[in-house]
Amino acid sequence: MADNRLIVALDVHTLDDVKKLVEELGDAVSYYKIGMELYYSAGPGVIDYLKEKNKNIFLDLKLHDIPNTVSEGLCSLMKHGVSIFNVHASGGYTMMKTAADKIRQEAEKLNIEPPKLIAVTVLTSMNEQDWKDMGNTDLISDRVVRLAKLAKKAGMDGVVASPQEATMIRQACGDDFLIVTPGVRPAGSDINDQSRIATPAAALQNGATHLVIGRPIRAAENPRQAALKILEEMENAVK
Ligand SMILES: O=c1ccn([C@@H]2O[C@H](COP(=O)(O)O)[C@@H](O)[C@H]2O)c(=O)[nH]1
Repeated sequence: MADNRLIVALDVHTLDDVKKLVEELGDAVSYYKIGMELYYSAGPGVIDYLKEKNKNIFLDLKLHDIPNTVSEGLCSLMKHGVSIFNVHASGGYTMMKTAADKIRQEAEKLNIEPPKLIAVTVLTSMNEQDWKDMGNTDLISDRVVRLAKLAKKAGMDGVVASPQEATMIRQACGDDFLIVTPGVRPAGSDINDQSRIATPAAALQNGATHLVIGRPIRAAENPRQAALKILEEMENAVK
């Protein structure tokens, strides 16, 4: 029933809230994302809980600092045993390359499989006006593809981007590259603070490997039903 391409964002503040949602979603969901609000308040205990439940984990802390700090930070996080973690691509090539090299060396030392390391391109909440206001003169989509290519060259396993850019990233970076897309909204659901959105079916058709979905499931009257409906749309999209 579950589909590892669907990652549910656990944007809550306590382990009790996590347990409630994970119990409610049951066998419908096999992959969860832990973000800043949860990790900063509940800590690594949440990872242990999800692992006990045999769930896969994307640790979405979006590290952004100098190369040494990011790579050492990732080495600390790697020990918790998550499947995916990430940095900001705007930290630059040297930061990404140092991080990718360091975690592979460290994983070898620890004799473990390194988590997939992916890079956030341009946040899906950002629209062209926000982008221009920051002094940028290119289009968001051009920057996303540029950062995705740079991430690939630096040894990243994939990127976080909007589902609207997935087709271009797939063309530029090839088949063996993760494209993890937040900003996914089933038709008719609230957009919230997202800008560059697409439906679950469109995200997959554009080449996304994983869909990160939070509020359309968490805020639904019946989260399990909402997840099952999304899973059905995903299944039909690939036929
Ligand atoms: O560009 C990005 C990067 C990360 N996110 C995260 O994904 C989820 C989306 O949640 P929704 O409730 O489905 O909007 C959230 O945890 C963000 O931190 C993103 O949205 N965009």
